[in-house]
Amino acid sequence: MASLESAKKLAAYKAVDLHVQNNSIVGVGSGSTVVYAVERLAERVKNEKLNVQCVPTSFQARQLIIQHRLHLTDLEIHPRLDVCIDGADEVDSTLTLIKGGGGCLLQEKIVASCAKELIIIADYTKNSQKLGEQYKKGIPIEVVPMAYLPIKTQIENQLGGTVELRMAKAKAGPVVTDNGNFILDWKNFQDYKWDTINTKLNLIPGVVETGLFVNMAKKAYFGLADGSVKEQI
Ligand SMILES: O=C[C@H](O)[C@H](O)[C@H](O)COP(=O)(O)O
Repeated sequence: MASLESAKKLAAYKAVDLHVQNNSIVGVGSGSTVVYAVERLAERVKNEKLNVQCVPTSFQARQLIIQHRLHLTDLEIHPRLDVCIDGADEVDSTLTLIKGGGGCLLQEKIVASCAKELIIIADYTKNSQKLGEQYKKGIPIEVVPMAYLPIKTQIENQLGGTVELRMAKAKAGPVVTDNGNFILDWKNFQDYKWDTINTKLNLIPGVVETGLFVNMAKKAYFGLADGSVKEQI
């Protein structure tokens, strides 16, 4: 297995081993690292006969839960979760996150906000001092389709940087999220006070949610190239 993949797996397995117990209600994040977390969760449920209920944060997460024959639930049945385990595109020194590189951020933020703890799993390339240091694809912002252009203009004029409508790869036109919205990627931004910027962005009419997760993550596990796992709180 390539070192990046084994780093993801190490972080995911450690988080599931340390943060899931019998009777846990677990939020299942999205992305390539979470695949390993679900794999480990399924293994533990089978071997240890655990009773675990899983709340998905995306269509992909829902499919993973079903494929691994885990118990699928939702926020209507379980509005309070014990833990949410999710990946991230970048994590800074204060545990502020960029999420949404894979187009999933709205449901992730909702589910994480219902969990007692949000635990982040990632490989070593996601571990930064400041946002934008390593992740160059920008901060994802989910927007109502009809408003994408005025939102883009407003962000560029008021905050600087460049904002791009994310285009699909195997479809003509833009990426459409699980919620039927578009994604804007805000690039070349400066080093901001992210709490303030997140609030500012959320106040623009048509912005549904941002991929900035501020004061949400409790802990991050980074799989390293040498086979160890770094913990950040
Ligand atoms: O939109 C995707 C989610 O926010 C993912 O959690 C994030 O992009 C990290 O994904 P990966 O584990 O594939 O790097």
